[in-house]
Amino acid sequence: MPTAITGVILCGGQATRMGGNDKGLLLLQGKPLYQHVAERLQPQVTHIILSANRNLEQYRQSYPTFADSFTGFAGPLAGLLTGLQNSQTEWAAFVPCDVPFLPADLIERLWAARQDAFIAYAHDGVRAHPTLCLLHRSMITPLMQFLQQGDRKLMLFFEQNGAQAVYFRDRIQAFQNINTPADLHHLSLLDKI
Ligand SMILES: Nc1nc2c(ncn2[C@@H]2O[C@H](COP(=O)(O)OP(=O)(O)OP(=O)(O)O)[C@@H](O)[C@H]2O)c(=O)[nH]1
Repeated sequence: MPTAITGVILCGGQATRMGGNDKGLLLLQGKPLYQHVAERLQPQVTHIILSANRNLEQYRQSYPTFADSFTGFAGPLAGLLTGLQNSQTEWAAFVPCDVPFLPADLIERLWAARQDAFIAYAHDGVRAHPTLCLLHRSMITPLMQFLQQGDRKLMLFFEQNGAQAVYFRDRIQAFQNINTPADLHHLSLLDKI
């Protein structure tokens, strides 16, 4: 592992499937979703920052929070750019605010399996989870160019930049995410995975 990795929680989406409610602030078992994610991430990184586009003051009560530099809800890639631009370390690890049971060994395994790639992302054996990823600071310029061209597809950017998929076939349950009120209800009935 490098000596320092910034952990970035992506909280900046529009959450249309959740009726527009800010997903990171939704309560799961009485605690905001982003706090569940932060607790899982904290032991794996040097420090945590947040990327958000709404309710910035509320998020800032917990962690340094940055609005997207590329405006207009451009999607998760805009969050990756914001995170890298505000990271004080060469490498940053990204996770979405809606995966409360993310693997406790996520970053260690992404790092170990990344080989020479500047991007490594999680794959559960069935689906890719590109918002759970590790990126090197050298991706700032290509990311800006990609967004300026009007491109928004995360996997396209990753494929064009030699991203390494890292498999977590043993931890498929840990990638359950929350997109809808029904997902929130379902996960609220589970104990920690
Ligand atoms: N910083 C930032 N994060 C984003 C943006 N769009 C999505 N995200 C985050 O990326 C992760 C995956 O987002 P999605 O669930 O696909 O999109 P969403 O906008 O949150 O939700 P839907 O509108 O229902 O698709 C979540 O953690 C979002 O908060 C954005 O424009 N900026």
